[in-house]
Amino acid sequence: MTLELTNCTYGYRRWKPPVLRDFSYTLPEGLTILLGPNGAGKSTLLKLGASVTRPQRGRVTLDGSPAGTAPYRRAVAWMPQDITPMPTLTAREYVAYIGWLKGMNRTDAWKQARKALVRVNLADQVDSRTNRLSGGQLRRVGVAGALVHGARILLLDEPTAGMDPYQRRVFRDILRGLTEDVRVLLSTHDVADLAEEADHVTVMHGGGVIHHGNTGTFLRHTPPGTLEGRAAEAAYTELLRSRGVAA
Ligand SMILES: Nc1ncnc2c1ncn2[C@@H]1O[C@H](COP(=O)(O)OP(=O)(O)OP(=O)(O)O)[C@@H](O)[C@H]1O
Repeated sequence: MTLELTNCTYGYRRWKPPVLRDFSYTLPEGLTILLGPNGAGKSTLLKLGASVTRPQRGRVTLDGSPAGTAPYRRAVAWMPQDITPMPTLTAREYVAYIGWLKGMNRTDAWKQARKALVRVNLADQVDSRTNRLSGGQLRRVGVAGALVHGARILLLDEPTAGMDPYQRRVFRDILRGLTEDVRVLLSTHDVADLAEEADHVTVMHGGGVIHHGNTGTFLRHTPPGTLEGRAAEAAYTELLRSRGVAA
């Protein structure tokens, strides 16, 4: 399934220049990590792709069908940067609610919610109220929400922020366990953490894409003499430097 933004322009305030102007992007197969300094426009791209917000100009489509339709919403999952706990809901109720909003019937949503929570290693927290969970646990509930309705496209906004190293490993295993036909676009500031897993890397700055290619091409920006394990970070810093951007 191909998610495409074509000539999209989007601004939050009418009196300010748009964040994305005439922006086009096609999500490749596999896992793509989305990098860029604060304010580059990563979350805005993800929100447009998720059809949470609409471009003022341009088109967002999935295999040519416009964003916002029920099949589109069912096929595309979005995990926002800020997961707000709902004090009255348990983790399972929260995830089932997302499934229901995405068009699942109540029985399926309830069943799949448990399975999704088990996948993110929260089997022991399914009945915990969301306001009692730690920040990292809450983000895993958010990931479960993205997995619950069997989406083919996952748009994840900083899913590993606030996770401890063990949780991040669990998360990486989840990514590895996704079936081949699921495409993932994942924004992160943990450059080192995910680069090895990624098939592609997109780097944004100032509302535009300054690099897009497979992970090998990205890593070619690593300066000689870089310490082992630091290649991705060094490649990212070098790429920004070469484009005149202060990291
Ligand atoms: N709700 C909003 N209202 C007004 N301006 C916004 C809003 N959200 C984002 N912006 C502005 O849009 C621009 C792009 O923001 P965006 O959140 O897409 O960047 P980002 O790359 O995801 O940044 P970060 O890494 O800090 O999450 C920034 O200048 C930001 O201030």
